[in-house]
Amino acid sequence: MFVPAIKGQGTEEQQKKWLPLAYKFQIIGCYAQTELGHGSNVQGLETTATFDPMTDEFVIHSPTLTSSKWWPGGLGKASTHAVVYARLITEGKDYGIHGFIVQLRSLEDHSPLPGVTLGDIGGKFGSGAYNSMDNGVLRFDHVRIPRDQMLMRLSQVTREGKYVQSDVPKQLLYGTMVYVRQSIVADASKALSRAVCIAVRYSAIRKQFGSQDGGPETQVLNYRTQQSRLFPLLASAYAFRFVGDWLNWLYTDVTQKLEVKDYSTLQEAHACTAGLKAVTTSATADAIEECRKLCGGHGYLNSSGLPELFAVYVPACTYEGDNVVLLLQVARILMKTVSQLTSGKQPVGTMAYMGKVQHLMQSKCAVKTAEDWLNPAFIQEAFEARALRMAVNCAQNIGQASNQEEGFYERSPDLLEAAVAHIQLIIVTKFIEKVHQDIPGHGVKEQLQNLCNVYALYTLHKHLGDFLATGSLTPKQGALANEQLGKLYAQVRPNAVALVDAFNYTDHYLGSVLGRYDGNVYPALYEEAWKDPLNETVVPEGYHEYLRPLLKQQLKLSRL
Ligand SMILES: CCCCC/C=C\C/C=C\C/C=C\C/C=C\C/C=C/C(=O)SCCNC(=O)CCNC(=O)[C@H](O)C(C)(C)COP(=O)(O)OP(=O)(O)OC[C@H]1O[C@@H](n2cnc3c(N)ncnc32)[C@H](O)[C@@H]1OP(=O)(O)O
Ligand SMILES: Cc1cc2nc3c(=O)[nH]c(=O)nc-3n(C[C@H](O)[C@H](O)[C@H](O)COP(=O)(O)OP(=O)(O)OC[C@H]3O[C@@H](n4cnc5c(N)ncnc54)[C@H](O)[C@@H]3O)c2cc1C
Repeated sequence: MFVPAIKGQGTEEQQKKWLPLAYKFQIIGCYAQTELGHGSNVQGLETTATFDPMTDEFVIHSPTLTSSKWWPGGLGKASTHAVVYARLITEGKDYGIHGFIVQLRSLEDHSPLPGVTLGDIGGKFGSGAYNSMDNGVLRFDHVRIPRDQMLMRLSQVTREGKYVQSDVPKQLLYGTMVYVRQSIVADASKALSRAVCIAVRYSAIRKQFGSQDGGPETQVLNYRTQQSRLFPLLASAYAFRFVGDWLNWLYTDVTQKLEVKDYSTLQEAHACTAGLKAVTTSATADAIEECRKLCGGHGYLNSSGLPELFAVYVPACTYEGDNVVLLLQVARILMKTVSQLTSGKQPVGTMAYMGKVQHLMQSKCAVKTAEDWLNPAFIQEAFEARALRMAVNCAQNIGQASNQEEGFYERSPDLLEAAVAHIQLIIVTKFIEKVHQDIPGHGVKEQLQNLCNVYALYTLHKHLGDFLATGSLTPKQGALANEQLGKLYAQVRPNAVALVDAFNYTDHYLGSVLGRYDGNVYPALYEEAWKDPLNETVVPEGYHEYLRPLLKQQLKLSRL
């Protein structure tokens, strides 16, 4: 994030100076924004950067305990520099949060520079690999940096100390977070596909119950409950891959537009990156845990690869923006869009469907049979009607409050659900668009169409309350969707293993004895057990000190 921050907020001159050093690892940088007292609320950060015109320097200072930088990855032990976000103060006025390049450690002996206090914030959730990341704590005691280490693409401070705001939206200060959020969506797909690959392969070799006349027991992958839990996750892995590809296109397109000072799609980029990051990471975190459960007891072994994958993945729901905070950003933009509908301003991009408000507010879903749910037009319209009606309902309820902000606060739980509905519509839409493309490979398109329908109908089934409450569907149509879902599971079943093999993960990358490509799980589990350090001795440490006296004492007592 150190590099994207300098690229996005540094002048050409600053990029020329600092980026080559970073690329060549002559310096190691981190992104020091979050503090002990503030993470979500960026405008609430307390670290100060006060301009001293006498020396043409900024004085970086941590005025309170809560202003200590806290969490930045790489900060505790590795980084020599940081992009530090601090309140810019010049001529006695606070101009809010800006980015500054600050050296933290000596390039000679890596010791912290004068006025800099540095450390690691300690162990984190589980024994996961995230403990290899030195998330750090950083405090400044009046550390001086040259004025030209303020990132000055978006705003400047002159030699005399005058603050100058460039003619660019101040939100570009948040650009690094937008960049990482869009990459996190693709990352969600990777993490989810790893968990699903393990669970599908294991479910194919695991047999429990169902033996007829001494014949083989039943593969658990054949149980309808296993399929109804697992196949939506398989479909989600593909869904998030495709929406992540599209989001990367959107991000690239917005970045190119920014180069020519076209800010027309900045809001769309913010809403989509924030919303898709929130929805895909929440779903993926829950799905990895579900995959653990789908593997029964062996899923709880570290050798299954699932506990570590879960421990390392779940902070994705928090870093780069707490998912609720990000969804409320989406909700704000939805409310703004709804309020503009009456002005005749046509919504664009992923909000364009809201322009069909007259139709969607009264449309009746035309589904009459389970097969009708295989028609993408019916799926698309049902998801559009649900999302729009939820947003309009929220807007109407907010409108009844004494003031907009109070109304927004009161209705924030409903707004959260409306934001999720809007984002799920985007995911379904992009999946439908993907399977409409020419897709090479015999039978591949049909399989992806099945998965697209599984993702859409499973999501509809899971959120059926929204569809019924908004009148977007009737209970009968909801039941038909569930009926079709069952038929789809039967179609996915024969190809389930092929669909996870298609992720093309090596056994090494997967890191799971349950997910081995050859399915030879039991010998591998048994062999792995003996690697446990506990098995280095047959009689366990502590026997003589603790177990033996206990056993002997009890034996004596039993003979009295
Ligand atoms: C580096 C890796 C690159 C490659 C990665 C490869 C693979 C990825 C794999 C894994 C992930 C990689 C790394 C992850 C691991 C750890 C890194 C973690 C890093 C961090 O966590 S960094 C810190 C993250 N912190 C946050 O996200 C803070 C969240 N809070 C905010 O963003 C803001 O405080 C807020 C919630 C948006 C509020 O903003 P604020 O200005 O106070 O008020 P508002 O009124 O709500 O907004 C004003 C206005 O601005 C618009 N807006 C807000 N944000 C943006 C934005 N980002 N872009 C554009 N516009 C924005 C908002 O809509 C309002 O507009 P109006 O028109 O209504 O005025
Ligand atoms: C593994 C990891 C790596 C990280 N790496 C970095 C890094 O490299 N650089 C960096 O700067 N930061 C980093 N962070 C910090 C991270 O960005 C913040 O933790 C994150 O933005 C959440 O902010 P917070 O901790 O203040 O949560 P809070 O906002 O305090 O969240 C607490 C609760 O309050 C709720 N809440 C907060 N505001 C509102 C609101 N307005 N309305 C409704 N509910 C609200 C949230 O939904 C949540 O339930 C990292 C964090 C983790 C866990």
